Amino acid sequence: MASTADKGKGKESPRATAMIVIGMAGSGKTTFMQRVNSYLHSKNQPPYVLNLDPAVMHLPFDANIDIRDTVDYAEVMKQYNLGPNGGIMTALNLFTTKFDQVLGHVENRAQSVDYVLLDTPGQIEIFTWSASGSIITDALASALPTVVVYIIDTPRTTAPATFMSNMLYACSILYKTRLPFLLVFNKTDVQPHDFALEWMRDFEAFQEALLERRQTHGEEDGPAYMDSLMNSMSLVLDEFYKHLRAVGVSAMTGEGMDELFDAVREAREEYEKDYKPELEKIVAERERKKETQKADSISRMMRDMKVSSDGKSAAVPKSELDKYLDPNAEDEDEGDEDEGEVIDKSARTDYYELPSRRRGTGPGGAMEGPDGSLWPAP
Ligand SMILES: Nc1nc2c(ncn2[C@@H]2O[C@H](COP(=O)(O)OP(=O)(O)OP(=O)(O)O)[C@@H](O)[C@H]2O)c(=O)[nH]1
Repeated sequence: MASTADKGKGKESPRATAMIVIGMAGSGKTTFMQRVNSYLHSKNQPPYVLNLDPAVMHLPFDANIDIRDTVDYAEVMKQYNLGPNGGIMTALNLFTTKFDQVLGHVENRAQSVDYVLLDTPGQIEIFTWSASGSIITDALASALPTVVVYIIDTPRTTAPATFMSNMLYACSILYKTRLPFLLVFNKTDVQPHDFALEWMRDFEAFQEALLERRQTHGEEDGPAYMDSLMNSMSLVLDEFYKHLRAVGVSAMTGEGMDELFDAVREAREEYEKDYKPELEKIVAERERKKETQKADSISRMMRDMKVSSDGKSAAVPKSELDKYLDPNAEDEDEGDEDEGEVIDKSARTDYYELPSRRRGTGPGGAMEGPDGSLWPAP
């Protein structure tokens, strides 16, 4: 028989890949979602779309599940006397309490679509640093291959200091979610992203750019002492860049979409190779702990049962008890309809009638019932 820890091991992932789209306000997240959606439609691969931004006024694409249909953001702000950010956070928290239903819908579709897209609130930290954001991400990632897609506004990232802040933010999300991560340099129609790729490949190129920027822009990007910090950070981030995939796209023109989906496919492979086994280990560990706890409570129960009302040992052989406690144990009584079931002991009148423990047959005579009274009543 397969042990509980083996359950689910090697289970094939569903066909769909989930893409959680995250990005700073104005990075072009909504335009990107719209572009990806129309690109996939043009490839006859319509995605399953979820909108998790309760405050969005206009969604230029159809969402299969929309947080706004479940939670009224304006009403939440009014009822709880909250500002816009508090309102979004509370709306997301309320929605998270229903996420098992959402996941049910997603799982139902996960074999018939190739992609599940998740649009997140523009106030990025509400999703990335809230408990509900983690719950949603973890739940999704345990149900299907999941990739985090981080959108960057390329024209606004050309200053080394801004680039560094963006990368540090991306790094923090990567380490928080531990999911395959994809950097998407958006708006390449305005600013190609080669400079960013070069800085990621070669930290000396970044340090030179930093020096040059200081000479041309003085203290515009911050005080000079920041440079040595950024120089050191570029060395630290060098390791982080090795774990990243980066692509350039223009959500506006559609340029770079093929490369984007190549990278998503690679990220899915990474999920299968690195993330899924890790996830299975966590699930197995949880199961193992449950087993240990069960074994622990059984042994505690056995210890309790050993002492009868007059304090003497009832001396029930463990093998005798195991027969009744392990639902998988062979049952000599073929007509037992409770086999394999969890027994509600309080509902069974025959539970204490173990052969050697019938009243008067064990060394202790009568024995204790579940409520501490003697059973059967003397
Ligand atoms: N040139 C160019 N502009 C873009 C591109 N993608 C988005 N934009 C523009 O960038 C601005 C912000 O785009 P949105 O899609 O609203 O960005 P967002 O991240 O959803 O912004 P919030 O709704 O504030 O979270 C808009 O004016 C878009 O037209 C692009 O690839 N190229």
